[in-house]
Amino acid sequence: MAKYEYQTEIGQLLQLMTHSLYSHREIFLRELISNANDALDKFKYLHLTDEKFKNETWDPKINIKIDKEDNSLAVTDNGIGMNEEDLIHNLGTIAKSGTKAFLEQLTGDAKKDNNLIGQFGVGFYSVFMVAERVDVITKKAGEDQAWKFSSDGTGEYEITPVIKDEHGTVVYLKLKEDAKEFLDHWRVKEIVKKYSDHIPYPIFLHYEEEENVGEGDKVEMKKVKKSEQVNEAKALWTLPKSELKDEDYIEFYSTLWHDSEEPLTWTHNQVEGSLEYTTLFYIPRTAPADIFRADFQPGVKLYVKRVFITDDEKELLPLYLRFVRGIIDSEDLPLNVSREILQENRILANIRQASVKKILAAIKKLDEEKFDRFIDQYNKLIKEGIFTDHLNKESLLEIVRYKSSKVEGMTSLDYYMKRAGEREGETKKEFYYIVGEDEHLLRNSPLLEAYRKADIEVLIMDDKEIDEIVTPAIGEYKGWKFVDIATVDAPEVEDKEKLEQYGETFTPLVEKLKTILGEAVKEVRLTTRLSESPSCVVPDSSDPMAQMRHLFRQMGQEAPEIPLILEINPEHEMIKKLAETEDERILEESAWVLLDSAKLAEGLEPGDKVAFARRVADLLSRAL
Ligand SMILES: Nc1ncnc2c1ncn2[C@@H]1O[C@H](COP(=O)(O)OP(=O)(O)OP(=O)(O)O)[C@@H](O)[C@H]1O
Repeated sequence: MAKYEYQTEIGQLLQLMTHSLYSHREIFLRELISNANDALDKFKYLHLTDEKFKNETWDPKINIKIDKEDNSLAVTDNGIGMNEEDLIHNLGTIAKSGTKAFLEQLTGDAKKDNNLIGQFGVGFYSVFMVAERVDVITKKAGEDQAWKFSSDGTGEYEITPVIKDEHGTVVYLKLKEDAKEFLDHWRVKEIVKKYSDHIPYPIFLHYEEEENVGEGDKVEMKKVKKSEQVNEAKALWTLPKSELKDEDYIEFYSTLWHDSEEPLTWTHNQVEGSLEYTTLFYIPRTAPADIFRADFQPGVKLYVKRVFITDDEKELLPLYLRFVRGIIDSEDLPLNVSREILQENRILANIRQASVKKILAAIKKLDEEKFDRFIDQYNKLIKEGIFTDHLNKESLLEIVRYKSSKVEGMTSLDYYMKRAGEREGETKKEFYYIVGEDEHLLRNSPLLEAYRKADIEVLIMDDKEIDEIVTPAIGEYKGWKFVDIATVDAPEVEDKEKLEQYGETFTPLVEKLKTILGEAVKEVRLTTRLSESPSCVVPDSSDPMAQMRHLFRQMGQEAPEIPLILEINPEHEMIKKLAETEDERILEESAWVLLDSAKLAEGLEPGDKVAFARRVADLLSRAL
């Protein structure tokens, strides 16, 4: 016998499992059945492709045995099984990104963490919600030695060599005092039906029931052994759509992807013709927690003629759709398809292309509440798609949503166009946008003032990291161009005549500011685009580096600083007074304050923060 310690993080997880109250602890059975299903899938593949196993008579099934006297429940499969190393790796350490992400989100607040358990489904460890001890007796297909893994859910577990005839796994649970409901065969049957009716293997329930046996005077109560198959055992995706109800789809989803929330939507397609395949895709209500981790777990399972091939291929769908859960079952691929073949396979490429179209169509069909939820969870990924999936760019641009200076919440590009079209006068076919990190700063940016004045809508893009790269790369949507308002003059609102008039009075001030600020600015000029602010800074769009910045970002490099142009508002009190002042000191301090406060309003850092604060204090005390 060998004793092992659980990886520290698992200790934390077990602690949570054993000591909190669970509203949905029945999911432990769903998790065990799901694991048994996967183990059967894996062996089925070997049985069909590997000479060693081809001749074995194999009758795949899952057995659930209730033993009231022993206070135990056992879930058995004759699948692939595990050896000692697998046990340590699979049950003693955390390898899965999903579980890692789960642990990262734990708060220590029992109530919140409980909800998380429901959302994630933490696999095997969920047994400790109902069991005081767990034995996993298992033998790997093709090996001679069987093993027993035992744990009471505290810091340690044991692994012992044992004897077992058939390959596969028995998970034996000694139930806790308060978990006796799972000895009731009605209850167990109900749970299996609820979650696992449509997994492709038969699930048998074995239990004892007291029955009247005999006749007349000799009738007596006796315990009778009963066995019955409790699920349909037909792979859901192979059934005709007309036979399936919403509940069937939801039940199947919750077992295979361990999600207690109902999916937002699904799309089931049975394709016949030159290529034959079935796809079933789900969009989870909540984005999988590992979605932005490099080691995310893909959510699509590939089958060939109902035989499971892999659930570890990240590119069955384009990467930006990595939140989609589902099944692709092809009639045309060979069973022994290797990873390399998968990646270059023409059949799969065709399926993939058609699948993306189906998924995007399903998204567009969501009702308002669900669509809002979709955007809340996945807008970023849709933007990723706009950048990477040129074939479907138009469709993705229909889906993507942005904040806007004109409307509450989010807007589609189509609505932006509609509103712009309704405005008086001629409208250029342009989407104006402003990019930055902070919505509040963006909404109050001096750059927006001119557009507000001219009643032009500006999209507020506060997902800087991604918007800054993706938006300039879009090019056009339905003939409309994207224009970053920080890189253009605001021609519609720049009043040339007025500017000329102001020129006479303010040119000396502009010259003085230039001299004071020197290298810190590329230029100082007058503008009529502002209304409330005295100044703003804009990048010099004629500078070739300004164009290059996006490229730098796309390559993941820090973009070089581009010189800024300081624009001043001749209609603002401060500028008017500065044009008249003779006081060199005030002029000097004001020049820097105009530049630094304009930078702040754009979310940039002033050159010298201490000096900035001192200058502001100095100017204020003179004004008092
Ligand atoms: N009945 C079983 N037969 C063979 N291997 C199993 C069995 N149960 C569990 N395992 C192994 O243990 C691993 C961990 O199981 P666990 O339920 O914790 O997570 P999972 O099923 O991989 O992930 P998830 O629950 O997120 O789908 C499985 O991936 C599998 O390799």
